[in-house]
Amino acid sequence: MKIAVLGAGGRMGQALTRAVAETPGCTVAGGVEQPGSEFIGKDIGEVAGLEPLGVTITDNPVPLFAEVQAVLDFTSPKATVEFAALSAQARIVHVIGTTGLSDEDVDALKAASRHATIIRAGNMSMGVNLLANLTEKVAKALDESFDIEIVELHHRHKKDAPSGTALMLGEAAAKARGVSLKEKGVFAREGQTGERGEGDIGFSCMRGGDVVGEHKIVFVGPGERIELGHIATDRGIFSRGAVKAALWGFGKPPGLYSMADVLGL
Ligand SMILES: NC(=O)C1=CN([C@@H]2O[C@H](COP(=O)(O)OP(=O)(O)OC[C@H]3O[C@@H](n4cnc5c(N)ncnc54)[C@H](OP(=O)(O)O)[C@@H]3O)[C@@H](O)[C@H]2O)C=CC1
Ligand SMILES: O=C(O)C1=N[C@H](C(=O)O)C[C@H](O)C1
Repeated sequence: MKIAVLGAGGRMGQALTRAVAETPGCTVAGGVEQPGSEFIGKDIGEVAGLEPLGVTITDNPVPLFAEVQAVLDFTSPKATVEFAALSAQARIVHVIGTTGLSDEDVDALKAASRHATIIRAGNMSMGVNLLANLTEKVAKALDESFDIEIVELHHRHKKDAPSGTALMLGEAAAKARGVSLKEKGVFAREGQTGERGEGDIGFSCMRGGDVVGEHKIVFVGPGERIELGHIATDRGIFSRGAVKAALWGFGKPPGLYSMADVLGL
C-alpha cells in the first residue's frame, strides 16, 4: 500500500514515516509540508531519523494524492479540511489525527467522506480507545451523584485545548449519561463560579515540557472516587494506530469511521 505523510516534518509526521517504513506491505510514497517549510526537498527518511528513503518532501500535494492509496494527516485543522477535499477527489483513504477541529471543520470532513474513506480519531492508540470504552461503561453504571472530571497534560507546543483525547473521553461519558457534551461540558473555571452544576463534565488542561500525553477521568462520588487513566510515553502508539487504520480502510466504502471501528471496540 502506497502511503503519503502529510505534515511530514512535524513531531507526529516523523513518527508516522517510521511507522509506515517498518510495516510490511506499506511504502512511504511521499510527504507534504507547507510552501516555505525548511523540510521541502529533504529526504523524508532522513527527516524521520532513518536511512534515506529516496522520497523528497513536497509542497504540492495534488500529484501525490493521485498516486497513493492513503494519506496520514496529523497537521492543523485548516490543512486537514483542505486535504480532505483532495482525498475526496482522489477517492482514497484519509486517516485524520488532527485535533482542535471546529464543528464547521467536522461538517467539511463529513462532506468529503461521501467520496473518501476517512478514519478520524482524537487519539489513535489502542490504550486510549479502550479507555474511552471503559469510561462509557463506568459512566453508565454510576448515577449523577458521581461528578465527572477529566484532566489532561501535554507538551508545551500543543496548540489546542482540551485535547482531542479529553474530548473523546468527555463524549464517551456524555453518551453514557444520555446528555450532550456541548451542554454539560465545563471548559473553564475562574472567580465566583458558583457551585458545581449537577451532571457537569469538567475539563482541566496542563501544558509543559515534553510530555507526550496524559489523561485521567475521575468519577468523584460521595465517600469514594474512581480514577481511570492513560499515559503515553512514545508517539509510536499513535503512528502505529494510524497505519493500522489505513490498512483497515483500504477497500472499505467511503464514509466517516472512527478508531473504535478499526479496533472493533
Ligand atoms: N489523534 C492522535 O492520535 C494524535 C493527534 N495529534 C494531533 O496531530 C496534530 C499535529 O501534532 P504534532 O505533530 O505534535 O504537531 P507539529 O506542529 O509538530 O506537526 C504538524 C506539522 O504539519 C505541518 N503543516 C501544517 N499545515 C500544513 C499544510 N497546509 N500542509 C502541509 N503540512 C502542514 C506543520 O508545518 P508548520 O510547522 O510549518 O506549520 C508541521 O510540520 C495536532 O492536532 C495534534 O493534536 C498528535 C498526536 C496523536
Ligand atoms: O498534540 C498532541 O501531542 C497530542 N494530541 C492528541 C490529543 O489532542 O489528544 C493525542 C495525544 O494526546 C497527543
